[in-house]
Amino acid sequence: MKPILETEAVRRLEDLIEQEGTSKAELMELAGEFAASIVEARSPKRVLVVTGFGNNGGDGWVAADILQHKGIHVDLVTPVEPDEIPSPLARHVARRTAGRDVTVIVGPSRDELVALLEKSDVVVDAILGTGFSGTVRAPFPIWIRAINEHASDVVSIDIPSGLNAETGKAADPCVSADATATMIATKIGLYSADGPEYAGEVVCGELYSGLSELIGEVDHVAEFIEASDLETVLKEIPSAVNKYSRGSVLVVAGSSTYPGAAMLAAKAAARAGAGYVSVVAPETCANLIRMALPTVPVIAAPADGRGSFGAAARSMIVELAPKYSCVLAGPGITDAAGCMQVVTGLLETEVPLILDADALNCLARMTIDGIDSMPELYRREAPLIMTPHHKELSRLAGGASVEELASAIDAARTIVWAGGSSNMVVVAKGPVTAAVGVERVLLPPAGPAALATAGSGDVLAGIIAGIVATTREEPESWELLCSYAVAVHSATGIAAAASMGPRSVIATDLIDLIGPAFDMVEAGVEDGLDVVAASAEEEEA
Ligand SMILES: NC(=O)C1=CN([C@@H]2O[C@H](COP(=O)(O)OP(=O)(O)OC[C@H]3O[C@@H](n4cnc5c(N)ncnc54)[C@H](OP(=O)(O)O)[C@@H]3O)[C@@H](O)[C@H]2O)[C@@H](O)CC1
Ligand SMILES: Nc1ncnc2c1ncn2[C@@H]1O[C@H](COP(=O)(O)OP(=O)(O)O)[C@@H](O)[C@H]1O
Ligand SMILES: [K+]
Repeated sequence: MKPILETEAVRRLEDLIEQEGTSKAELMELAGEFAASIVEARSPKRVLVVTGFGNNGGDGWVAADILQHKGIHVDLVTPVEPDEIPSPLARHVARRTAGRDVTVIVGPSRDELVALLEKSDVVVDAILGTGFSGTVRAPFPIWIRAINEHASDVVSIDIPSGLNAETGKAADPCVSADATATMIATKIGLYSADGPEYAGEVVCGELYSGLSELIGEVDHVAEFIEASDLETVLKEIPSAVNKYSRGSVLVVAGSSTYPGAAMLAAKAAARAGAGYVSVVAPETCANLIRMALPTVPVIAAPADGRGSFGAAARSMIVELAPKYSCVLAGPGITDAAGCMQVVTGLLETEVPLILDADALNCLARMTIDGIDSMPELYRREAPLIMTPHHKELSRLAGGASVEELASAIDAARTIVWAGGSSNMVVVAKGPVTAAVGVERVLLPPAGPAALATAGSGDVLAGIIAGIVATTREEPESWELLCSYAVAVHSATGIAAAASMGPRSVIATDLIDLIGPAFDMVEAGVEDGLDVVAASAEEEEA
């Protein structure tokens, strides 16, 4: 796992490194060296380094010097003469570099800058780093716009200039990088909000060899999961199982308005490994679901006048629940009064529970005065997984603003901390999804935007249920188990985009790719596409 830090934690880490004997000046040399290595790997003949006033610029000055030494022609643009740079560390390296072979251009006009940008194979963006906040001040807006319009290949140092390292929100303008060479640890802003769009490929230079010993001493906002972390999460299904003991799921889903959600979730749970999946749905839509899913028994529950669960559904569902390895409730149920009854009833059971979609909206309505107003929720000890998207999460967190990954993590944390149980996970869904538990926050590999399609969340809920059902023993970490499911869902998106085209994916495509997606996760999500391509070739042959 790779830790992701907030700026404050990075600063603290730099202090700790300094206490261990590596000064900030040395760190700047190492940062410049790392940035130079990333640029050199792109084989440029001519490089332009664009620097600002602070230490981010200092990294750029060091990189410029190293690249010039390697025989690459380097031009460097600075807003002021080296002697006038306010940051002492940056001023020192700028004076040194200016005395050597790098061509230094002080405060160029826009046209001069454009001419330099057009001559260069790689542009290094060292204007603003983690010290940036607010709106971009002169002269940098003109510089950044020129870079975005005229540079062919941009490597940003630490963070694209104009991107907020904490929130991932891009200022107007913000450098749009092809790659970001980030220092010491990845910053949350690179994964949140606009971050992924502006940062390009993110590579992290640890700079300090003893980092692994120190990193535990600062708070991690999250940890990025690598393929190897997922290797041992799932056990093989033993041969001596029957369809029930292999793992069973009760899907509490559907309404006359949304019968499809039940179908998607149930089929996904079965494809994700459950041996036996049943659906319990309002009687008004049960037949429809039955016809669509021949392998799934559909139990009809009492309905209200609008085709949602009625008041009498609660006792029936609560009685059924303990017969299954886990229960998934919510897809398409609506937030009618009968559904709220069903959700509170299920919270009182001991069965592992996954609450999705409208089950979460029911919860939000019941916990409007905060999670403490719902004792069933915070007293519950059995496993509880909630899978809200940002809007649902905002409602659950009492209207807190949830717009991007960073605020989603904050909101999800308030919920799991109020609950306090290590069995509780909030899977905060978004372009990057976070599995948030009491102790840690995991970021599984994200899927493509093709996943942003109606019903995609129902498929994820089904995958989680299928995986929970087939995990017979208490998992070592519920966050990691959920992360596995998210990784599989992401892989279905990659595979579906490859076969249907990224614009054309619909949620039903994802379900039939769950099997190959498990293989992709096992093989490492990064090279997963090869696995799918290989199996497609086999089929053709
Ligand atoms: N510390 C270390 O050990 C290491 C640090 N490292 C590197 O240092 C970077 C952090 O450096 P930093 O803290 O100097 O901040 P940085 O991003 O250069 O910006 C500050 C300058 O920008 C200015 N500025 C601010 N807002 C602005 C705005 N809206 N519009 C315009 N200007 C604005 C601000 O001006 P001021 O607000 O002071 O007037 C100040 O002059 C970090 O990202 C990494 O690359 C690595 O070398 C590893 C070791
Ligand atoms: N831009 C995106 N990139 C990658 N994944 C995304 C993106 N937008 C949404 N997703 C994923 O798609 C799924 C959408 O879920 P949700 O909004 O609940 O859909 P629905 O309610 O229609 O089933 C989530 O798993 C989410 O993480
Ligand atoms: K930068």
